[in-house]
Amino acid sequence: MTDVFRLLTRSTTLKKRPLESVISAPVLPSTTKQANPAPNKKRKKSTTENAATSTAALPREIDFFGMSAHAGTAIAATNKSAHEEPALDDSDAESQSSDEEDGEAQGGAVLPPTPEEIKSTLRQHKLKFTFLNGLETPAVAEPPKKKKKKSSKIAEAEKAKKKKEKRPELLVPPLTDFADLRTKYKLSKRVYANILAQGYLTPTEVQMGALPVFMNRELELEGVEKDSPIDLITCAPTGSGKTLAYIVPVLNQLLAQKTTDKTKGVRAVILAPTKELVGQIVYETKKLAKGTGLKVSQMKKGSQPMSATAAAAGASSDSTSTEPVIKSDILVSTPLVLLHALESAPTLMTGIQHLVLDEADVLLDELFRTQTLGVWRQLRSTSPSLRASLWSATISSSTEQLAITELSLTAPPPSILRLIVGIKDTSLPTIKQTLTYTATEPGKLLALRQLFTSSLRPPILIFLQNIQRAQALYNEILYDLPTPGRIAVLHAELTDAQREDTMRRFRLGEIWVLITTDLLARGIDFHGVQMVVNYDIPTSVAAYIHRVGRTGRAGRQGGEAMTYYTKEDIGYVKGIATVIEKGTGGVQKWLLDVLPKTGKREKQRLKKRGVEARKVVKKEEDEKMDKKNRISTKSGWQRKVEERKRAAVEASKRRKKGEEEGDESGGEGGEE
Ligand SMILES: Nc1ncnc2c1ncn2[C@@H]1O[C@H](COP(=O)(O)OP(=O)(O)OP(=O)(O)O)[C@@H](O)[C@H]1O
Repeated sequence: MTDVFRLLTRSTTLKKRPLESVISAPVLPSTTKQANPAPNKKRKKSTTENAATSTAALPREIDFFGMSAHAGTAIAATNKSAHEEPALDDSDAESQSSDEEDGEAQGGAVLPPTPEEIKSTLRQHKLKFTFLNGLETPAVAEPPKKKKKKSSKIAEAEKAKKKKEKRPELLVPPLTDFADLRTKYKLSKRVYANILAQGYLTPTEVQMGALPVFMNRELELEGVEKDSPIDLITCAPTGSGKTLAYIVPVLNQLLAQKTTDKTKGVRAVILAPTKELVGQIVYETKKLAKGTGLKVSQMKKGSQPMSATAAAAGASSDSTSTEPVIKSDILVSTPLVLLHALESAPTLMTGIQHLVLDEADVLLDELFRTQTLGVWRQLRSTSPSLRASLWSATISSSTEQLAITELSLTAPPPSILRLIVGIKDTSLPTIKQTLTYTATEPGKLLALRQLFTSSLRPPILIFLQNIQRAQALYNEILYDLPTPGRIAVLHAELTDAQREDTMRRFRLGEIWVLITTDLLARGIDFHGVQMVVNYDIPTSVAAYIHRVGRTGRAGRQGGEAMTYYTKEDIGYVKGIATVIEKGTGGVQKWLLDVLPKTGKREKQRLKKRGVEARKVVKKEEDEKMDKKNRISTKSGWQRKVEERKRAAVEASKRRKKGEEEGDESGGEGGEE
């Protein structure tokens, strides 16, 4: 059982067994769903039901971590414990040249795949590349319709032909075997060994598509100008392994450059929206960079990064400043803290070569846009050839447009490729998703308590609209499980140490139910999450996709996502219902028919402010707050009695304090 619990951690060392017996290739989305449809053919709606694998070996009630269901996906099995920081030994850093020799030795004369073969592999794995250059100019308005109508069939055929001419299907040979990274792309031996040490046997689909482009940015492709560097916008499902897809090429390119101790400094920057995600990326990068000599750091408030170029030019941080200087090769940061550092000492971050935007759509969304663009533009001002890449499971067309515009400003202008894995903006088909109408706020509590007593399958993540509600739900259900301490809350108002501790305990399996806000909705990779409960409906379809994507990661089967909604939410549910129907099916047709469409304005308002009935209330407003939307089972009478008691205790404390102060002032010979 210990192993079962330990498997929850991102990385756990189990007893050593032969690698092949422990690890099996991840279940790739293409193995559970149909392959990409041929171009011009309408994508068919999936009819595949959730393959909620039977848990044959363990009785369901004790199979908390669904091990019987995904024993085959023992990806975590060879990893190390989450709290064990990998000991980086820089001493065994190897020279790139010996790596290259090794790569050549391994490589044999293999015939390159034919275009048909490439096409078929791309379709099989649902990979679609599109060339985006030229889209940075605003779209030309549609010409007025001609009076004389062409036959609609001819017009449609012409339209399709034009479209096809404009954006040809790009045939990028996918990487079907990690070994090709060594033989074809000269990946460092050390990094390659580190990939295998994670227990990864086959590249996931996003890795198949992105690695060849990213490892060889001068790839010769039809339609792409020769010698033009390639920048990539990637949209791939949650938990599909995007992190490795961007880290490995960055590591490889940094390793290919010679640096001395004097010129050591930041050469690549990775931006992510939350501290939790930043910490996770640092941890993942350290594992992949182990033994290479490359260093990675998390940008902290009050520290000052220094780039390799600045170090080589002999720049020194302000001698009067006591801020620690970061000279790591890769810096991972949230945008604001880095922007502040850049503004305070712009000369220390010159000549950065790589910028990665993880969760790019949120980084370029209203909340973070100014900060992200601030960092991006500042870095580009000293390094016009800065290569950037954007990654997320959801990318809206407006975000893509903004990204294209920014990418085009690099010199020389890059060829911009978009890679879409699977069907864009859908949730994973391997997650069983349900919508539950609870009518009222107390109905949600009832539903949750019923879930706890009937089909609890920890670890569970519960999402709420804001901190206040997350805390309120925590206070309400704190004692709902027989074993104390199994429920916790995590939000941005807690201290960094509290946040880190809760994350660690959840990963270790000490916490079973974690109540949170959208803080943990993106990027966070808890291996064994079995259930996601949207206690409050997500405020956008993208938020829904990311929240439910905390389960079913790396091809794991058996994940469940439940979304509760009340009568206040009815106007906002259609988008989510459609996503569920597209992904796994199971939403009744009548429901889809009766749910009203959410207008554009409504969507924007919802995204900005959430459901009005659940907005954050100030303490003094609390009493006036609509009682229906409070998370509590206490009656109004109980509440009043408690309130009076609290007021009496506070008044008595105040009185006592007043008396003591009076005594003190009297003792000091005060006049009154
Ligand atoms: N080739 C591989 N084979 C098996 N597992 C893999 C492979 N690559 C990555 N993983 C595992 O897949 C999980 C998800 O990876 P990652 O966090 O990079 O996903 P992601 O695509 O960034 O997800 P999100 O969109 O939610 O941020 C991780 O636990 C990682 O260890």
